[in-house]
Amino acid sequence: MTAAASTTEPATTSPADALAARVRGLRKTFGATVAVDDVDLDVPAGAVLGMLGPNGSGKTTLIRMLLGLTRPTAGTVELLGCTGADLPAALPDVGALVEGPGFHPFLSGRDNLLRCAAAEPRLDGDLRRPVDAVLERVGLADAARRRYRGYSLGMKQRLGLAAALLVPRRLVVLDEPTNGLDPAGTRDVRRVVAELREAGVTVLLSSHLLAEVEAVCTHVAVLQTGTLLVAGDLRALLDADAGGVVVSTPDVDDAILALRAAGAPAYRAEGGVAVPPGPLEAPGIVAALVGAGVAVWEVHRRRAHLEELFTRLTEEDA
Ligand SMILES: Nc1ncnc2c1ncn2[C@@H]1O[C@H](COP(=O)(O)OP(=O)(O)OP(=O)(O)O)[C@@H](O)[C@H]1O
Repeated sequence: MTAAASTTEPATTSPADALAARVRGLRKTFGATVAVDDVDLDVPAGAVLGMLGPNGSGKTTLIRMLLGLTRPTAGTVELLGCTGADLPAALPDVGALVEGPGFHPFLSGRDNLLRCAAAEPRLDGDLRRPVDAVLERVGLADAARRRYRGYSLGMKQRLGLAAALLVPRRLVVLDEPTNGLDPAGTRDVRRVVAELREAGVTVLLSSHLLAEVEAVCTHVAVLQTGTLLVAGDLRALLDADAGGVVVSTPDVDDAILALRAAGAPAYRAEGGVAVPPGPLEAPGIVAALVGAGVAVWEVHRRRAHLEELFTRLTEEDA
């Protein structure tokens, strides 16, 4: 997949402190099911915001309301400064990959994209150039002339991504973009998101791949049964969750026993034994371990990971 510079440029540059999207009091019910419950969310311009949440937590419904594909039961949506009846005016600047009416099964991927290109108000003249460039960019050039009907799930995802990136956008919304993609496809999506971020394009993506979100996102929002549990700058959230130390040792069980005997609530963690902030600082921890005859290979400050934060947030709330 090669980068096509012309398709990474944002159509308009937003002031640094502007919001690409803003929702207030957003709610959606389907009969007795509350899919999204009174959500307030800001998506800063230039952010890459990862929307996380267990199955059925309301991510897709929120995204569909943001894009005007589903009408909210209550609340307001502002997209690139447009709201209410003006919302459609923002849509040419918004690229989206969402589940929905698919592509024409009997046309090739390329012909499907040519139809999309014909409907783009900002494209005219020879549509084959932007279509071929974006097919290359999403790694679909080789399969471009095959019928959509025969595409694998991953190829369909790549074509959806291509449609979202067909023209320069200010906001790109991707609902589970790596769904069905192989590891190479996942890396391609990561690269496309990084290109968009470098070009100043705001990206909102939903995903279950926490490591991917941690790698590419600047911000996160965590939903649980329709409620927004937390939203904000990813690094700040992780820093606030960090603390304590991790001890690398071959004697994990003995280390846990020794630390607990010394009053520190130690537990098994990746890389050894984690000791949360508490009565013992690093020197006390090392002294307790050495005193108990436990080998200490390394002691370092514990850095929080999104997976840990997500698990704790969603399990605490469940
Ligand atoms: N059209 C619909 N009719 C009835 N219920 C719906 C509809 N769309 C969504 N729901 C319900 O709303 C809730 C939120 O669903 P949604 O698809 O937004 O969650 P999600 O977080 O995107 O889930 P997943 O991670 O599984 O894709 C679920 O309980 C779902 O069953």
